[in-house]
Amino acid sequence: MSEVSNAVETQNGNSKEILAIPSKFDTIQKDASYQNISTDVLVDSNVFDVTKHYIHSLADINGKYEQFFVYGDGAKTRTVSLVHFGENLCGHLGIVHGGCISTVCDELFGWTMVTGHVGFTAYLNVNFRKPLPTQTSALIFTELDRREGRKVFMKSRVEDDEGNLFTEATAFEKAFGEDGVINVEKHFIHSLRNIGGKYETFVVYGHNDKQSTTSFVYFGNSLCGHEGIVHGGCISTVCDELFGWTMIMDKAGFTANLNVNFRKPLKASTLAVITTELEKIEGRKVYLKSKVQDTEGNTYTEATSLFILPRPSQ
Ligand SMILES: CCCCCCCCCCCC(=O)SCCNC(=O)CCNC(=O)[C@H](O)C(C)(C)COP(=O)(O)OP(=O)(O)OC[C@H]1O[C@@H](n2cnc3c(N)ncnc32)[C@H](O)[C@@H]1OP(=O)(O)O
Repeated sequence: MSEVSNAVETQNGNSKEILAIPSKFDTIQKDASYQNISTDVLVDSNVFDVTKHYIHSLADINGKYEQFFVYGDGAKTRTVSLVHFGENLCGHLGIVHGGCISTVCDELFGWTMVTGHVGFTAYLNVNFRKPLPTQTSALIFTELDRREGRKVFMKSRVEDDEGNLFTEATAFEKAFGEDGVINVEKHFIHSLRNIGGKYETFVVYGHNDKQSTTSFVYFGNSLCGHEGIVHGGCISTVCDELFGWTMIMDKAGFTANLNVNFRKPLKASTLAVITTELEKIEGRKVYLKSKVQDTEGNTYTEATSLFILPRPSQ
């Protein structure tokens, strides 16, 4: 970390805290080929409403996205961002929820697009290489990979200031069950339930076979990316979470890979019916799949996931 002079003030509880800026990010701030686009993109847009946007509407909530700075390069092909994942973004206690990381990746793919074009995420593939501890100021490097017609392929890496790689994503879960490993107050999804306009309904039914779930989720109008459309990261979060619930009925594990296909924009006013199913187990590898539908059976999102069971010695 660099000196405190390269620091920002953040809200933590009722007190303000000074967080040092990672040195790599400091370099980007001074690099003339990058511009700070943290405020412009959404504010200047008539497509987005910051007060209803999934990420931005969480920014003022203590312990959540405490910093969210985005620098875009002049060629509009890459962004470098600083996101401080606060203590209230957990899945497993002290570890940032995979859905939350996916959300940030999806969001920043969007920002990288927005510097050139506006688009919808069709596909998101996230590989969680190492658990990301909360209270990390993460650096997210997003870049345009290639274009094929209307398809824009992008990739990103989530690192810390020392260059440790935590997550890799492209666009297009250790043992628990012990007390204290999940803390509802700090859990990404659960801690969102008391906030008006977020996850207005979140009801999960687990099948007796302990291999499948059916859930009813009403996202409400404050979890949007594009206005009136549920944020892809938010859908990914719910899928990751419900894969976790499916696992927890019988087993424990960490998400290693989350693969989400967004088939149709999901309107915020839709009551989503989300099914998850354990597909197969190969050694420590547990494969799951999920569908997000409406009550009429129209499919909006299909997701698959790989969970890794703890090593037998763990
Ligand atoms: C009421 C309250 C309810 C509450 C319910 C709460 C639910 C919370 C749900 C949230 C779930 C999350 O978001 S969890 C948070 C996000 N995820 C993470 O932070 C995990 C970060 N990653 C890791 O810690 C690690 O990479 C692991 C644990 C995933 C794997 O490490 P490992 O244990 O050392 O295993 P490793 O040998 O690497 O891999 C085992 C096998 O899996 C394969 N493998 C590993 N990663 C991948 C990958 N991304 N894609 C393909 N394959 C992979 C390897 O090739 C190998 O195959 P082979 O050679 O054996 O064939």
